[in-house]
Parts: sequence; structure tokens; C-alpha cells
Amino acid sequence: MTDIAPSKPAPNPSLSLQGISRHYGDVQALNDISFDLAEGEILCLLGASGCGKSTLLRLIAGIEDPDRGEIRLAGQLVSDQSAHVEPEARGIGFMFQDYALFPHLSVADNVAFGLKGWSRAETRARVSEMLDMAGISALADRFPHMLSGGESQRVALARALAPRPGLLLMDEPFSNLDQGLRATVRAETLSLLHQMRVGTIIVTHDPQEALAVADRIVLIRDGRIEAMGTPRGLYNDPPTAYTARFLGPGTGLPGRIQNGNLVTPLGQFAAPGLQDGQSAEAFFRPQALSLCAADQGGYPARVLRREFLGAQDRLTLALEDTADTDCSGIKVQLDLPAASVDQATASQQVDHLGLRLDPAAVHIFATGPQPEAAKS
Ligand SMILES: Nc1ncnc2c1ncn2[C@@H]1O[C@H](COP(=O)(O)OP(=O)(O)OP(=O)(O)O)[C@@H](O)[C@H]1O
Repeated sequence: MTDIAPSKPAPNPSLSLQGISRHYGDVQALNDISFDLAEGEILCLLGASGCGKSTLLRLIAGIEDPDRGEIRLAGQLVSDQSAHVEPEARGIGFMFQDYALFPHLSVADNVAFGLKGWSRAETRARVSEMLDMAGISALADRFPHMLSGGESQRVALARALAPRPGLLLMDEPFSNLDQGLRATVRAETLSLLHQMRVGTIIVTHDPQEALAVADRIVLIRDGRIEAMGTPRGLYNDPPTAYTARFLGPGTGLPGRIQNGNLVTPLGQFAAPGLQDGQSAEAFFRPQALSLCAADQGGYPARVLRREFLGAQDRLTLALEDTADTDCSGIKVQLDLPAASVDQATASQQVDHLGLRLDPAAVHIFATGPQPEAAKS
């Protein structure tokens, strides 16, 4: 792709959702969704299958209307109980999971398709500019069946961006690409989106993808917003246990609050805001643990499984019971840089390793109801 500045600045692409709800029969697909999209921001709508992501895209696009709530584009009300602006009048670009290229049109004609009302000269210039920006000028005369998956994705992106939409909606845009191609196409797509400063909502169920591409993530769970924040913020400081687990691997150690601390087999951790007697868990990622020899004071553990992940080894360990702690069934995961895996830890038979947990990387989540005394 070449770096050519767009000839005209994109219009303000901001989107505002206020209290959006939608049901189908007994299914509450979306419940009270509110967030804004800043100009040029790339936001990932992330969530498990069936959580309501596609429904929200359809409502924003205007293919369906919400039961309650308001949708504004660049400050203009486009959807509420009394207003409905038609999809084609919303100035939104849509990129489908399967790209939906028109098979009987050439690449150039596919890209030109949305340029309704443009003169022939303007259309020709814009198509040429978009093909160039997407790095597909050489494919202009080909038809969709003559394109690879990565090329089809670029054509679909160029077609969606050609009319200078105020907002771009992308439904699982990288899921049809094989693993090798995905990272490259993703990087090229982001570069083009940043260059054009078009606000974009990307739907994905893949946390790694959301962490890699988003300026901000909105995590949806059963039709509600579970969490919203930057990738680093949500990963490093997850507001809920569900968020922590959805975004990456980790272990939750159960315990109970005593004197303001959560007491677990791997130590005590300050638990501000939780009442004594409350059951809670200490959640941590594999990288929060480190290994030491069993006689160096770490918590005793046994290696159960080792997976080679390329840059690191992931060990699964079982905590051992000690004189005063019953750890039956508690397993933890630990990542070691491959280069540091020595003979001892590489052997799956090794018993009696010591585990240390970085207290700064521990997140405390309540796991049960508040104790009775705390409610009154
Ligand atoms: N037209 C419809 N009629 C009935 N139920 C629907 C309809 N569209 C969506 N639903 C239901 O609404 C809920 C949300 O569906 P939606 O397709 O928005 O989820 P999603 O997060 O996009 O899932 P996926 O990642 O699998 O595409 C689901 O329970 C789904 O079965």
C-alpha cells in the first residue's frame, strides 16, 4: 500500500449510542447499550457467540431499529422511537465477513459501486486513488473469482471506504484469512483506516484480535456492556472476573476475606472495599508467576504439563498440600521464556518446584454474595 493523503478530509464520523435495547420474542439481544465513538477511533465490539454484536451493527447501519434508545451519527439523530433515517442515507460503510463482492463486476467497478451521484471524472479519480491506497491498482480489471482471500479483503475495504463514509462497520473482517496472512492484512487495514481517519467499529469474538487492533474495546456479555476501555487497561486491570478470563488465560485462587486481606494458598492480598467473611478469588495471568527451587521459600508445586508455544513454554502446575493448607485440585499456569527453560523445568516428571506470585499483578474479585453483617 502507498501512503497517499486523502484528497478531501473525512467528515466528522462520531457515533453516539444512548440506552439501546432490542429484543426478539423472549430473547433480549441488547440491553441498555450506551457508548460514543470518537472521530477516527477504532473500536472493537468483542464478545462470545450470540452476545448481540451483529444485532448492534444492524441497528447502527439502520437495517433494523432498536426498541428503545437513540442513535446519533455526527450529532444527527438517525434512530429512536419516532425517527428512522434509511441505511443508504446514513453515510456508513459496511464490510461483511464474506466481503460480498459483486461477482459480475470488475475490481474497479466494485470499488465504484457506492459512488452514486459522482461525475464520471470524479468516480474515475476516486477509484484510482482507492485502488492505489489499498495497493491493488494492478488488479483493477480482474473479477472477484480471480482474487485471493487477501486481495478480496482489500477490494472490499476499498469499496467500503470509497464514498468517504462517516463511519465504517466491519463484521469479523479478518476471520476468512488464514493465520499467516491475517497479521499482515490487519496491519495494512489499520494503516489505511488511520490514514483516512474514519471512525470504525470492528466486530470480533477473538480477544487477541481486539487487543491487537482496537483503540478501545467494548466487551458485550448477554446483550449488556460488561466492560469498556483500552486494550492495555482492560487486560492489565480488568474490572470483572469475566473480563479478565475473556481477554486471556489466568488462574483464580479461591479464598475468603480476613482483616481486609484475601487469604489464599499463594499468600494474602489486600482487598480494599470487600468485607470480612466475603468469599473472593485472586486472579492472575501466567506471567505473574515465577519459579524457584523448592527449598528457596516458594510455594511447593508439581509440573503436570508443558506446552511449547514458540517464544515461551506454558507450564501447568498443581499446588501441593502443606501442613496448614489444603490445595487439592488447584492448578496454575506459568509462562517461561523458551530460552530460560532449563533441564529441570523442562522435565515433566519434576516434583517440588517453588512458585512465587507477584502481588502487584493480582486482581481480587468477589465470588459470592456479601456476608449478612455487611449488608445491614
Ligand atoms: N432475527 C432474529 N430473530 C430471533 N432471534 C435473533 C435474531 N437475530 C438475533 N437473534 C438472537 O439475538 C441474540 C444475539 O444475536 P447476534 O447475532 O447479535 O449475536 P452475535 O454476538 O453477533 O453472535 P455471533 O458471534 O455468533 O454472530 C442471539 O440469541 C440470537 O439468537
